[in-house]
Amino acid sequence: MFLPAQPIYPVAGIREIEARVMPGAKPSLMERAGRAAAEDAVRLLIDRPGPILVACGPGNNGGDGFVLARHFRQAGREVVAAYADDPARMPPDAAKALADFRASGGEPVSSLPAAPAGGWALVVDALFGIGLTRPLEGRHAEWIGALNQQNAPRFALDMPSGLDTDTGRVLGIAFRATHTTTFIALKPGLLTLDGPDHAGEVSVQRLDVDAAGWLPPLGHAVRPSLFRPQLTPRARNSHKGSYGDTAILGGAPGMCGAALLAARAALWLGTGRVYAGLLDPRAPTVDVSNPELMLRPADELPEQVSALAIGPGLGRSDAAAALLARSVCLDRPLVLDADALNLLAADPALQRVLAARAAPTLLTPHPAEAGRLLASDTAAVQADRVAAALELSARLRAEVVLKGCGSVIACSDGRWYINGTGHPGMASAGMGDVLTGLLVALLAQGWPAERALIGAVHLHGAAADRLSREGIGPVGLTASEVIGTARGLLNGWLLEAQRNGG
Ligand SMILES: NC(=O)C1=CN([C@@H]2O[C@H](COP(=O)(O)OP(=O)(O)OC[C@H]3O[C@@H](n4cnc5c(N)ncnc54)[C@H](OP(=O)(O)O)[C@@H]3O)[C@@H](O)[C@H]2O)[C@@H](O)CC1
Ligand SMILES: [K+]
Repeated sequence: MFLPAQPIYPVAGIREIEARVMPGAKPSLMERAGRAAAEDAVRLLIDRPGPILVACGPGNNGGDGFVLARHFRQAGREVVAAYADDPARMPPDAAKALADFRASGGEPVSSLPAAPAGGWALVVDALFGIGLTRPLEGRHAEWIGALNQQNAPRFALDMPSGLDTDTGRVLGIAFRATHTTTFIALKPGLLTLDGPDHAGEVSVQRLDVDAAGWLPPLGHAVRPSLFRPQLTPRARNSHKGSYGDTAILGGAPGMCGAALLAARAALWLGTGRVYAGLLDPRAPTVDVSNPELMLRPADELPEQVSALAIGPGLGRSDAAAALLARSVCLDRPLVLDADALNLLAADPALQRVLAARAAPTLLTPHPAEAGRLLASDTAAVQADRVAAALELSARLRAEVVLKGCGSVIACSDGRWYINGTGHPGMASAGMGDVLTGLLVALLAQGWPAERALIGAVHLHGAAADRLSREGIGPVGLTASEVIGTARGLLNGWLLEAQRNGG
């Protein structure tokens, strides 16, 4: 159950690893890649008779396609390989793969054929992999447009063509795969921004390459094993003080719900005592559905809490700014969300104070908030989400989650993670407030900052995923509903950890 987190490498890392494979090693990496992809593809071909279409491009990705095509030919399948680039410019391994395909009796066609009467059994994209350097246009773009129209499983080799390997941006147009087999290791572009919509189900074929042994990865795909050390049973001899006090600060007029959602999430995730400090002078003094919460005016909170979160429904008033300035000076783990991030973006002096804090700081921006903090904009952040999160983390000496499809977690020591749980049903009001509450709950219970951030982000998405499997979402999923399911999942992981050795 607690599988190790998978490494992620950008193109430069993959190239470095590739360069360490012994020259002349047999079988070649391309042979291994084409064969491994063919093995994955067999699963997609169960009960699907008919020909396989393999679209091959100008580089080594195309070579992988010819190896796969050859394997299927040799297995007796009808294969149509389409290839219209200049063979004289093919890299040597790919040229050999083409020659071997021909030697097996195959001959590529130079235009993309129309689908046969019964449709293709499988459509394989071997046009471009990690060597894509610019937006696709002309014939390549037309081919991808046509491949995307095919009513068959669509299988990408290494990367869906047109998807930028490092960022997940679509360069012009991109293949929409139902399945992707990627080689050696995961790449960021498969996991964030437009990656998940284009890669479909991703399988990693390591090709007998010990990537992490050769190049220790800075990036990982999130798995519960990353926070497994925190999944320890509670001591029987404990009391509510053992599980921390937390305060959520926010709740400006008209925005109390945001602070209450965060506070409820903190309570339901096991914090000993939860205070909500509300700026609205007419805020309720009790949350009738969660009377365990202690609601106070924002400036009347105990300062000696175990962890603090500021931002849900905070607004940008002078009172909000003063509250933020005070919170930043407290020597406690501190989560900044929503308008706390916007106020911080507008205050360079406060940024300097924040960066000098001794206690951990955790930031939970969405791309627009991250853009403001970096004095750039949403588009610049989305153009390279990993780089933006890392820059923010380094500048403010904070652990950062850049929210969105494939949330990126960046740590101040340069390591980063991409989370794979969650779905578009989470694009709804209050979802971020709940994440803040889950996060501050884990901090209050003593989780170190990095694990708390990874754990909260993963849990948040996993709870939404579970609800959506039960028909609660994606459409109409509410933030409140995520809270109870997150509690159930965390308790499930705790039990699982105990069953697997305490
Ligand atoms: N790394 C490994 O360990 C392994 C790698 N393997 C495989 O090799 C793949 C990488 O191969 P690769 O380097 O040849 O790059 P690839 O993606 O085929 O494309 C390069 C070609 O595309 C061209 N080109 C680029 N952009 C373009 C555009 N927009 N429009 C038009 N053309 C464009 C570019 O031309 P140029 O930029 O020079 O004009 C060049 O000709 C990798 O993804 C994996 O599948 C496996 O075999 C084994 C393990
Ligand atoms: K491809």
